[in-house]
Order: sequence, then structure tokens, then C-alpha cells
Amino acid sequence: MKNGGGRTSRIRRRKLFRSSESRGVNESYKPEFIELKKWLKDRRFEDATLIPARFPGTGRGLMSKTSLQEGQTIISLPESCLLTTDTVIRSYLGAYIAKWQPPPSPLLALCTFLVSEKHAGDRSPWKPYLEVLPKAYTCPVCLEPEVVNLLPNPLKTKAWEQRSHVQEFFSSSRGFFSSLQPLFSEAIETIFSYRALRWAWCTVNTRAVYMKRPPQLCLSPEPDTCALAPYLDLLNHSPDVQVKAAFNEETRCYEIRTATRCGKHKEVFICYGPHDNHRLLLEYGFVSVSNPHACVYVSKDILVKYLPSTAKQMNKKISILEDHDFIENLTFGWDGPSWRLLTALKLLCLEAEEFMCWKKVLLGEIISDTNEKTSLDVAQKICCYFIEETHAVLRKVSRMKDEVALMNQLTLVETLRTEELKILQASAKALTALQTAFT
Ligand SMILES: C[S@@+](CC[C@H](N)C(=O)[O-])C[C@H]1O[C@@H](n2cnc3c(N)ncnc32)[C@H](O)[C@@H]1O
Repeated sequence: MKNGGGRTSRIRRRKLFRSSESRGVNESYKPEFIELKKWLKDRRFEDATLIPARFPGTGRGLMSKTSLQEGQTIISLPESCLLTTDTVIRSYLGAYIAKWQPPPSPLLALCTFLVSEKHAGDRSPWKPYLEVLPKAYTCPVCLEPEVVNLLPNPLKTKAWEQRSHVQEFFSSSRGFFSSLQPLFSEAIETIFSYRALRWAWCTVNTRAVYMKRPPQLCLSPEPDTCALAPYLDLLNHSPDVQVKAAFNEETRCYEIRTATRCGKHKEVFICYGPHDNHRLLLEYGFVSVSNPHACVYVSKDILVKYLPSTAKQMNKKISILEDHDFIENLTFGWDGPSWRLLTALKLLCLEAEEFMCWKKVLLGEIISDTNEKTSLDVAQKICCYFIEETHAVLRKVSRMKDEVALMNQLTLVETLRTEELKILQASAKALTALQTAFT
């Protein structure tokens, strides 16, 4: 038999393709990981289970050395490796934090420490950790305005809000930064610049683990819940795994236990939460492909725009939806329009003589065949509008990709929009099936 023609070789090729897809390239030989390993060893942490690797699709992450069983602890990082507000307060920054009024927030304390230690370079005892941190992030606050404008509407609004929030964080912290001048020979503004603080803010927001700390008098009373966990923070997210993660008061280690098996030499994932892609992009700067929680959001304006022109009592209907919390989180998902979206549409499509039944609609009752059919037709129109809009944005992204500098950011938007297109196409199909029941 000729090579590559038969069934066996097809299966072999498929297996090869699948394994190269999920298998990562070992990166533990890289100088930054050798240094990090030494640094961790000095803090009583040695890892026999995982190694740093680069994976197609998810980038840098951790790979299992052996197969992992359900219930197995995959990592147990001693307290001495964690960077918390305690670390900051015990450092040279402690006296300055204690002096500053109003007290800095726990987040500001962590960010200040990161910027200051990064600036210290070789002099920083945290250098091996700082060296493996990303140099740049893709959270919306770091995206170019023309890229933010390509995001779907509700996310675009949140992206601009994130930008203003970080800018406000910077301007409100400048006084505190000035008070640190005696610690540095360079002008403080050159060290604690907006870019430096944004980098630190993204570091904490995309990488910190949840670890509730008791309130400290020298810090503001905002919850102190973030800890940076070197090495452990190389674990990427998958919506398909379950893990238990917490600080163990007895062992005084931050531990992660997996509830999902993992094969040898496979990427080991944790789950950051049951987040949709908008939240993943907003909080972590990435998008998960085939995310079961992914969805496309429908805003009030779009709902109203596609209602039949004959629809009556629109203001009244909208205020009912608002009063009953039915105007937000209306979505298309992989299975079609959400129950909330269809319910909102059914209410908006009620005929004048059916209007008194609005409570029944909210409880999920069927009012009439006409109401069912009209609301499905509107849902289909909205879905078609989104499909066209998504195609148009994808064409624009592809044209903009000529500009190499924006490649990473554009690829992110492209992935998000492509996932949304798949969801919308699946929704359109589900809606067609529902519509045929009424023809
Ligand atoms: C806690 S870190 C995980 C390690 C990170 N990949 C690294 O190289 O340092 C979280 C960041 O990893 C990336 N990430 C996590 N899960 C991912 C995934 N499933 N696909 C792509 N990027 C992912 C995102 O950039 C996210 O902000």
C-alpha cells in the first residue's frame, strides 16, 4: 500500500495532528525559568509535577510531567513565595504607606511595589519573578482606541470605563508617588509613569489569586484579596476543568487541587470562573475558543429597533422590563436565544389586547401563537443584523491587519468576533427550527 493513502495512515495522521495541537514545547531550559526555579527553591518550593511550556492556542502555560488524577494537588506554593500587602508593608515602602493620608488602597500598595521593584532591576530580590511577567498586556485598557472601537457594543462601553478607571487610579495616586521621592535618585514621575502603573495594574488584575487578608490600619478599608503567586500564575484558563484553590492555613501554602484528570505532557489548566468571553477579555485580556459560556449581548436599542413598526405601548413595556430586571443580560448563546431574551421579546411583541397578560409572559406562559411567532421573527431579524455586523467588522479587521504593529490586538478582536459569528450562526439555525413550528 502507498504511504499516506490508507485508513491506518489517515488515523495516524489525525492522531499526530491532535497530539501536536495539545502538546507544548518545554521552556524550562530558558534562563528566566532556571532563575525562577532557583528562587523558588530558596523559598522551599520544588515542583515535581509541572514544567513551563508553550502551547499552540493558549501560549505560555504549565505542562504535566506525569498524568494527574482527580483530587490530586497540582501545586502547593509556600507563603514565603507569595507577594501580598504584607510583603509591601514589611518592605522599605511600609513607612511611606503608614504616613500617607488617606491610606493607600491594598491594590495601590501592590502596584507601587511592583513598579518600584521592576525599577530596581538587578537589585530587586523579586527579579526572577519580575523577569517572567509579561512585558505587555492585552486588557482593554492597553488596546489602541481604533481596536477598542471594533469590540461589540456592551464590551466597548466597559472597555472605555476600564480606561477611565485606570487613568483615575493613576491621577489619584500621584500625590502618594511624590511622597516616595526620597527613596529614588531619579525624578519620581519617570518611575511611576502612567504606563508603569498600567502595567502593574494589569499584572495584579490578570494574575493575582484570591486570598482574603485581614484589614490593615495603614491601608484603606477596601477588600484586601489579591496575592501574586509566582509560577502558579503560569496556569492558563479552561472553562472545562474544575479545581479547588485556596490558602491552606495548616500547611501555610496556597494549594490547587484538580477535580479533572490530565494526561502526561498535556497542558494543565485551572478555571478562572464560568466567564463569558467579554469578561475574559475585560479582566484577563484573552478570549476562550469554544467557550460554553460565550454569548452575544443584545442591548435595549437593538431590541426596540427591530420590533414591528406597529408595536404599541413601547415606553410602558420597556419600563416593565426595566422594573423586573429583564433589560440586561439578554443574549444569544450556542443553543439559540436565551430564555430571558425571548421573554423580553414576547413582552415587547404583545398586541394591545394582550397587554394585560404581561405578568404571565414574565412567568414563562405562552400567550398566543401570534405572540410566539412575532417574537421569534424579531429574534431572527436581530440575529441576522448581528451576523452582518460581525462579518463587516471581520472584514475591517482583516484590512487593518496590514498594520503589523496592531497585529496582536487585532487577532484578539478577530478571535472574539469569529466566536460570536459561530454563536450567531448556531442561534439563527435554532431559531429557524423554532419558527418552522409556527408555519
Ligand atoms: C495567570 S496568567 C497565565 C499564564 C500566562 N499565559 C503567562 O504566560 O504568563 C493569565 C493570562 O494568561 C493568558 N491566558 C490564560 N488562559 C488562556 C487561554 N485559555 N488562552 C489564551 N490565553 C490565556 C491571558 O493572557 C491571561 O491574562
